[in-house]
Amino acid sequence: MIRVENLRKRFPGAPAPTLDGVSFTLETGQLAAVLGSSGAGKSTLLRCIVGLERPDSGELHLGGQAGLVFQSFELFPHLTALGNCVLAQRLVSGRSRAEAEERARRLLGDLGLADKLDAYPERLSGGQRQRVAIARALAMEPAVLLYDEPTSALDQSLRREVAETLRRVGALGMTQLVVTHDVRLARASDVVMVLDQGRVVEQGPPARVLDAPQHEATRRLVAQEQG
Ligand SMILES: Nc1ncnc2c1ncn2[C@@H]1O[C@H](COP(=O)(O)OP(=O)(O)OP(=O)(O)O)[C@@H](O)[C@H]1O
Repeated sequence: MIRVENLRKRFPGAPAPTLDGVSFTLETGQLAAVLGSSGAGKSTLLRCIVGLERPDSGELHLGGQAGLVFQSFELFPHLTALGNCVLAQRLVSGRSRAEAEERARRLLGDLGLADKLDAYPERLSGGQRQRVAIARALAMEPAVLLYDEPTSALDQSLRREVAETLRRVGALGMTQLVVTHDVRLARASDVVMVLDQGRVVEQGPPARVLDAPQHEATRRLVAQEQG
């Protein structure tokens, strides 16, 4: 379980806070989507959770580190799928090669890449590269996995695959928070949060939030999806 309490962040010189008292709780294994218009504070929220940004106040109860899957995946081109998943474990966690490889093989297999262990990134599809990046993040055993716009680097046909991948990762017991503009991805989540001007203005199951929005910000996002 992760708990975020009353996070506040105001950048120097900014006319208003970017995070204005954000609180929420995610149960272990839950997949949460954060929606919100541009500038709502979504990336800042992720950056605070992962420790790239320091909140002015508030509390984070993660029970471990947060892992971040970058939009552009950031795989090393000269390493295979397996090599990409082994390197950080060796460098950061100090695992033996055998242990790191064993874990990497298992996670890549869990994500449907058992036959791609020796493939270099240039030989993988966008969706496969993303799954390697996710396996690499999972290998570090984060308490929560965060994604910043995971569908925006992928073309339309691969976007559906992302929801499927995130569901798989959730089934492994990983808690996940995904920032997205993609309302369809939000529909595949367990819970949707809508951020507006640094506040969570709406939160609940996707069907409730997206089909019966109670806040103007949500209505705008849903209308954009349909338009
Ligand atoms: N390092 C910074 N210094 C000053 N202002 C910042 C900084 N980072 C973000 N902001 C401001 O905070 C606000 C929210 O930014 P943030 O990137 O969190 O929004 P977002 O919801 O992720 O938007 P988008 O969907 O466009 O990525 C913006 O007005 C932005 O200009």
